[in-house]
Amino acid sequence: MTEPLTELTGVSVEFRAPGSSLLNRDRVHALTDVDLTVTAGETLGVVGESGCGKSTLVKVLVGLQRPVRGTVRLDGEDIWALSAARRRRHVGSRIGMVFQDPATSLNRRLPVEQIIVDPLDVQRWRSPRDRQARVTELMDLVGLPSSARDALPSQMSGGQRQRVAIARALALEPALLIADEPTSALDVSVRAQILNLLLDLRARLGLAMVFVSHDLQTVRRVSDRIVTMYLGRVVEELPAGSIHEGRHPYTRALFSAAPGLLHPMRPIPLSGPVPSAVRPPSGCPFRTRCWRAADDCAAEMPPYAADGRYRCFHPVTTPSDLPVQELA
Ligand SMILES: Nc1ncnc2c1ncn2[C@@H]1O[C@H](COP(=O)(O)OP(=O)(O)OP(=O)(O)O)[C@@H](O)[C@H]1O
Repeated sequence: MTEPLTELTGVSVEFRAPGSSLLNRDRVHALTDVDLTVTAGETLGVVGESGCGKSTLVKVLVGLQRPVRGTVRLDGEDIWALSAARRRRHVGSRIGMVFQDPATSLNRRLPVEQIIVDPLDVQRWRSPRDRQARVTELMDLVGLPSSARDALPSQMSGGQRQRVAIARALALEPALLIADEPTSALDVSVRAQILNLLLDLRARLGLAMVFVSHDLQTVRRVSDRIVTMYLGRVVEELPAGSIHEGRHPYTRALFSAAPGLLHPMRPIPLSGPVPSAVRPPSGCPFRTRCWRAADDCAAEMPPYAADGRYRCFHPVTTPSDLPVQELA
């Protein structure tokens, strides 16, 4: 088996809940017992409703958030066993990050050239002359004209700014690119261009990608594997081409609402709100909204099943397990 590029084992992240005090030590359970691997060259899609822990997961992957439990390995190395300086260097040289909104993720006082050269300067990559040549190469790679070198982000369009962010993320030739909602802050007219650029770069550079998005149709299109998250837990992991066969009821419900899928499903209505991450339900966190839930779901979080990467005691195995009829 290929050695994973990055591997999370039993990772949990908790935050102090808003309004908590010494007497009331409430915690937000942002991630609970997450196992995840990304191998070289593959694209992993991460989906789930707002607040399920996607951004926290990204912060854990890039070493910006320390888990309260569990390990985070990059190239087999436990990144939290490294000094802060070594962790930054190791993660910085292996993982590039593209954020949702280039208007806020780029330093607006710096010209494009400075923004792109910054990671190279920080890691003292080769000589200053080589760094300048690398900036030229990167701008070319992402389709920025050389005349943009001295421009400030505010003088550019959203799409051009995102190209700058992608160039910067690729500066150190990372093995993994993490894209957190990379097109959702952009005009609809340029979204496809930026997505196609990412896919083209992924193929040309042999990158692995973690692709986080609310846009389920796009996630399905770009990913090899998809993980479904619910209230801080990974509840299922499956090949992107099989999301219509998800075993976990939440995966089915989530994708049943997505338009334009190859296998259209009838929307599965879910009852009630997402519970609080401060007091998540015992056992399976989805049980309070799940039509398949039974008493055993409250007792413990189901382990991964024997016949697939899902955590559910009452999976969807036949059409009659769905609350609505499947479309023919
Ligand atoms: N710094 C923090 N302090 C307290 N709670 C936090 C903090 N950061 C995130 N949370 C909480 O942790 C949970 C997971 O948040 P996270 O931002 O990772 O979710 P998300 O899936 O990325 O949401 P969205 O899709 O809306 O960005 C949420 O309940 C959120 O309110």
